Amino acid sequence: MRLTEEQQAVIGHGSGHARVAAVAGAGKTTTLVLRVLHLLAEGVPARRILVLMFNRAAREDFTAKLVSLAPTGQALPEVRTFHSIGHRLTQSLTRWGYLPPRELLSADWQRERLLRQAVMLALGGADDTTRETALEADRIEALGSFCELVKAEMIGSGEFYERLDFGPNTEHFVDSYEQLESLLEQHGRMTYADLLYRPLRCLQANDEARTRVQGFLDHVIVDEYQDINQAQQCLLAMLAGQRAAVMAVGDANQCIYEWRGARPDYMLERFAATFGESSDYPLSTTFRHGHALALAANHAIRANRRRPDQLCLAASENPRTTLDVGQGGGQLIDELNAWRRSGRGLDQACVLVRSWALSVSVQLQLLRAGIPFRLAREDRFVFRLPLVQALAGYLRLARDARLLHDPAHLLLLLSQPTPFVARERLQALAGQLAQSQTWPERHDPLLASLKPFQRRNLKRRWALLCELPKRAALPPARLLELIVERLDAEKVLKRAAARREKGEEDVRLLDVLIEQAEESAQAPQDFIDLLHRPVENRADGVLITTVHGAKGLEWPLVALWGTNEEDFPHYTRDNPLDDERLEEERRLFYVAITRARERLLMLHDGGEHRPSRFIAESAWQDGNRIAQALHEDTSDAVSVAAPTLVGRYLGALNVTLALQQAREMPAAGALAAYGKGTSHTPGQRVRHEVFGDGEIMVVEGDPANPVIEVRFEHAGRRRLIAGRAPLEILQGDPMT
Ligand SMILES: Nc1ncnc2c1ncn2[C@@H]1O[C@H](COP(=O)(O)OP(=O)(O)OP(=O)(O)O)[C@@H](O)[C@H]1O
Repeated sequence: MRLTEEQQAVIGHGSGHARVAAVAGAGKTTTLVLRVLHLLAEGVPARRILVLMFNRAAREDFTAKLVSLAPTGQALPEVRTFHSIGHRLTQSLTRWGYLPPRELLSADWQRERLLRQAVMLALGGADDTTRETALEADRIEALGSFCELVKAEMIGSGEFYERLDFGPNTEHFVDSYEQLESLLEQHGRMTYADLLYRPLRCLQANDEARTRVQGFLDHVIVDEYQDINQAQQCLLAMLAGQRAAVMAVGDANQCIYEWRGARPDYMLERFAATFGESSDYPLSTTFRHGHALALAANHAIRANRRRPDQLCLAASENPRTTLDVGQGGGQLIDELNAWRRSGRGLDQACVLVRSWALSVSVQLQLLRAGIPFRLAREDRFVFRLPLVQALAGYLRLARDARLLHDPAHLLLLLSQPTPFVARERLQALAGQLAQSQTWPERHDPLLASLKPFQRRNLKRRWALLCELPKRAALPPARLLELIVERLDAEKVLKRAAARREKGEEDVRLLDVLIEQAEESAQAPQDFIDLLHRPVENRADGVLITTVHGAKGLEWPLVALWGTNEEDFPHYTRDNPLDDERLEEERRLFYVAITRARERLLMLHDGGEHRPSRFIAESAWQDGNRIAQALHEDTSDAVSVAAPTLVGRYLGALNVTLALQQAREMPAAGALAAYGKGTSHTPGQRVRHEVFGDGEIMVVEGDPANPVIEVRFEHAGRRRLIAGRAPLEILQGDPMT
């Protein structure tokens, strides 16, 4: 392997601090391993070097490479994660008597129990309903992450609560945090976040303790710097002290944890604020994919204001990457089948989703097509989601009235979506209803303990359950709509979720299920069975994961699912995008597309959903055309939307290609205005953001908002709602 000049510069960096801006796939591990070996060869003792990695997988990867490249017998430095350092510091500070001993809460249920106790203490004087709402599983989970984040950000719980939008019914979070702190102290326990938080607070407050841990290092190398949180940053500064030179490596364009306090500008500003002067090094060449994708990535991130001025360049020996856009599950299935037919394994492919809710439709499509898959998180299997289990349960009841006599089945349906009633009470009610088949008398003790609104809700739900078997003839999609409407499910899910995003995700899950049920209209029973099919991860299956979960990984084939407006970028009418969130969504899209090596397929839903603006922003067709032109070494001019950007890219590669300005694409901000007030006639030439250029063949329906059929040069014939499609009318010659 021949190192690039940029890599060599990093490896041979002299004295002082350094920042390395590395694009995705820049061979960071190789470069940093060689940097460590260079330091060792220069005589720096191994014990005076520390390498800090983001997580355990990255640490193992780094260690394996270090061992494989080091001369035999060479003593090697420690490669640690932040948490393992925190763990060790905690042990030392405890041994030296600066920290009282505490035991780590290792099991989730232990932590959950303490959280529940903390809530009960914080809401001592509150009414039953408030307490029961606060004790809902989702809200306890949200409180748990709130408490961990307060410690990760090293700020007061009140200030942190003000900073983020935790939604309604979370006002007890700040008090519950304080109660949890007291409980942890009383019981001599600590949480995962305490592994960093406790030693840091101790070292900040105690000069003597600090002098005992500082001064042992000359070099600290830290990876994924763009996403480290405040506690990790403090730890880094503490370990480096006045003496060690810090080399921070990262990519501000891949900063995807803004919601928990990371910021793209930290890569530059926070480093300078903490460590002062430093040398800056770019690692701009990617060894992952071809020019088409490198260009698409550069285009995709271009609209962000907060980004480094750095292009991602593809190395000439990289695989050629092809980019494509498609619509719907059929195309995903076709792609995966074609991949298999070409002799490739599904374990070399990945389906990426912006959020887990979007994976539900992929799972159902793959199940139906018999394509094996595995999930990065097994609890996200569609049939394991409590809401899906319950909805499938409602459908089954419609087909089988005997289930009205089954207490376990009734309990499932009474508890999802949540009626905000404690489980023990629901259990008692389900048992009684299964036997009596009638709603209890007014003064029944079972009802006496319920609030009037809880009583009303549950009575309405029981009426729905009794009605369902009479509606057996309705297709599943209609049944689901009926259930959702009667239970006011959207409102309940939004209210029950402790984070706004979680509520929106659950509502999206409802939509996705109804859409899927609609698609199975021909075989309704199959749809119901599908939701019940026991599925397990298949090692040979295609991986489904979120973009966040794909950080640092790559696959030969990547299909990005759900590339629709509102899904990716994610927003809703109640939760519109501001500039900062749009930029974070764009970075997430950048991370998503740069996971592919050979092929990237961006899939959107079509129909009501508009394709994501990010597809157009990536100018993927330009990328394909330029890559093709470079491959063929053509002298013909290539027309592109952004000749300056493409010209810079080619200049950096030292190649020349004639470029010409394509007609300007409509700006993303103009999306809402598409098609409005425009008249459409057959023969007109149009440009679609996703499908490219084409000709209108048919215009029909409401003249104010017609349906048009367009023959696209590359995407074939498509029917579109003119008012909704991201379409621009072109002037000039008809297509030939
Ligand atoms: N100068 C080079 N020439 C050719 N291939 C290289 C070069 N540097 C790195 N690579 C290759 O690039 C691939 C990725 O490198 P490596 O594993 O070091 O990076 P990484 O840390 O996993 O990637 P990333 O930069 O995304 O974090 C490896 O196959 C590596 O051999």
